[in-house]
Amino acid sequence: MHNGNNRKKHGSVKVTRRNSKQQLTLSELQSRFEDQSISKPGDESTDSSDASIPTPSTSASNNSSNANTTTTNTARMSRAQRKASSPMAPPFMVSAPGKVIVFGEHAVVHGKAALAAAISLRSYLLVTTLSKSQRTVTLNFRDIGLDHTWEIDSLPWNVFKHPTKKKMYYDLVTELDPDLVEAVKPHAAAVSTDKPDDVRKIHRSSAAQFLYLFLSLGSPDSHGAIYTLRSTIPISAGLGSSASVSVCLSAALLLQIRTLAGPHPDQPPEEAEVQIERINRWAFVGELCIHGNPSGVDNTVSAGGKAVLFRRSNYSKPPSVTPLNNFPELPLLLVNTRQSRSTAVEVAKVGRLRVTHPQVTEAMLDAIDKVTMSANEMITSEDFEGDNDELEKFGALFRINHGLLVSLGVSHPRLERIRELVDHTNIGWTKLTGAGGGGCAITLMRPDASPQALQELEQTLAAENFERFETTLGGDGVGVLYPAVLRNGTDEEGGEEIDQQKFENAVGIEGIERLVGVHAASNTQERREGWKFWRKAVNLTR
Ligand SMILES: Nc1ncnc2c1ncn2[C@@H]1O[C@H](COP(=O)(O)OP(=O)(O)OP(=O)(O)O)[C@@H](O)[C@H]1O
Ligand SMILES: C[C@@](O)(CCO)CC(=O)[O-]
Repeated sequence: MHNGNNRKKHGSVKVTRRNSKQQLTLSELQSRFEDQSISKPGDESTDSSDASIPTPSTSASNNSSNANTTTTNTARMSRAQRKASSPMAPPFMVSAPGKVIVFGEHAVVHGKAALAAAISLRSYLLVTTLSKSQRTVTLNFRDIGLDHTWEIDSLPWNVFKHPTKKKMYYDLVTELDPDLVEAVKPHAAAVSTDKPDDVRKIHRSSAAQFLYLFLSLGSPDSHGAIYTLRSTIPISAGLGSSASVSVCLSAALLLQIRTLAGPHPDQPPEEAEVQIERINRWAFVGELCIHGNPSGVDNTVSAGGKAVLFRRSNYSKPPSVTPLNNFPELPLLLVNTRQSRSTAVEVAKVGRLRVTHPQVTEAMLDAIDKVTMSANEMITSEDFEGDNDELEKFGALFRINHGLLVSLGVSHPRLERIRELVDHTNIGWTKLTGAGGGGCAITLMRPDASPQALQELEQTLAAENFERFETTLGGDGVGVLYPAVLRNGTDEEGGEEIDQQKFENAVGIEGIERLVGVHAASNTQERREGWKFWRKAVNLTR
């Protein structure tokens, strides 16, 4: 599955403690990062014209991402000359997980509860800031073949920074501004003009999402940068791929304008929570650009990690999010139909059903809410131990929730096929997860399921072109690797800089994970060398 070349040191840059290029030690860089809290009272602008910029690394300036539209403009030059040169920051990386919705998808869009958990599959965004003379931003979404460069000075800053439109980095934005959407449109339409319509449509919405966030959080003085994304989450499969991309973009842009503190290991959890909330708010805006009508559960789980009970009763207010710290380690089988679909389309189907059959639909959404709340009651009970009887009861909730989703019209024959195969072997209880219409199913496995039956099921699934995923539930949310250097050297040597080209070309989950420093540590958890995460307080009571 993986590209053996990624193992080779050949061509990679070794960062030593006194790298001639950076002239800063790793710990100096780290402490500068840790000092980057500018959440000071009275500091109310998303502008950060004095933000420090990363060094243009050799790999970045040579890279394929065609930063070839650089212009020189006198006004810009004089701005650059006026400013004392700020210390250079190196490339850095942010990462955010996908999720599974265990109960409550679709109902959650209509104010009901959902129970969801982060998974170990993640998106990774490498940010390489360019030198002052390179006045371009490049979006390189490698997995979907989108690679486009805009000139920063050609973007509609006048519309986004107009006093009646301008937003602060801490604002709660619950809907897109139609004027801002209009202003972004022609710039998003410029991408992938040579690609087929269906591909262009996806690229345009990714471009619109990026530009909306970049223009909201950046400023005309923002430094040029290349944003390169790779993900181990299957796209449009119900595992929150779009939310994890939104969280990465939001976190990267907020870090670049220096509005986030940490993350660092001894950061007070309350402070970490504020940073997560800030990232999550803008990630929701990114989701609005892709989905139209998201509940916010996906970006909330992706930003904060672990597992939560989520409900958004009033869209103009923040949702209620209850962390489930003792979420049980459920034996889950995660299977992808390989039938991709759009979340926006599936959500719209339920919206239409609500119009044509209001009472029936409301009753089904209420029933899903009751399923979710029953599941929540079970797993938060002091007495829950996950024994056979309890899992039997919990499993029945999977079955009921799936039945209701079928009735809402969001299943798919391929999902029904998985359920049929699992039911036939009697190894557990299955439901679709995420938006449905294809995508993934989760099966809660009976503890006494026969290993032989499971093996046979896996063979049948493979033969019918289903894909099985190994993942663990309840991991960390958004995290940062700053600088983008693997701590794989001795103290003297520092580590190995993550090479842009290798990152772009890494093959498969293994290839990407090896490159960003993920190591298998035990059956359930992996080690992420050098990565730091914002972590909320742990409430030890159930
Ligand atoms: N690896 C990726 N690279 C670039 N863009 C991505 C990537 N993964 C997801 N996206 C964006 O997210 C869109 C898919 O979002 P969609 O909501 O349909 O699926 P999902 O998030 O995987 O499913 P669900 O919302 O049910 O969890 C893609 O069309 C693309 O715009
Ligand atoms: C279908 C849905 O409930 C979950 C998608 O992962 C949509 C949403 O909550 O935004």
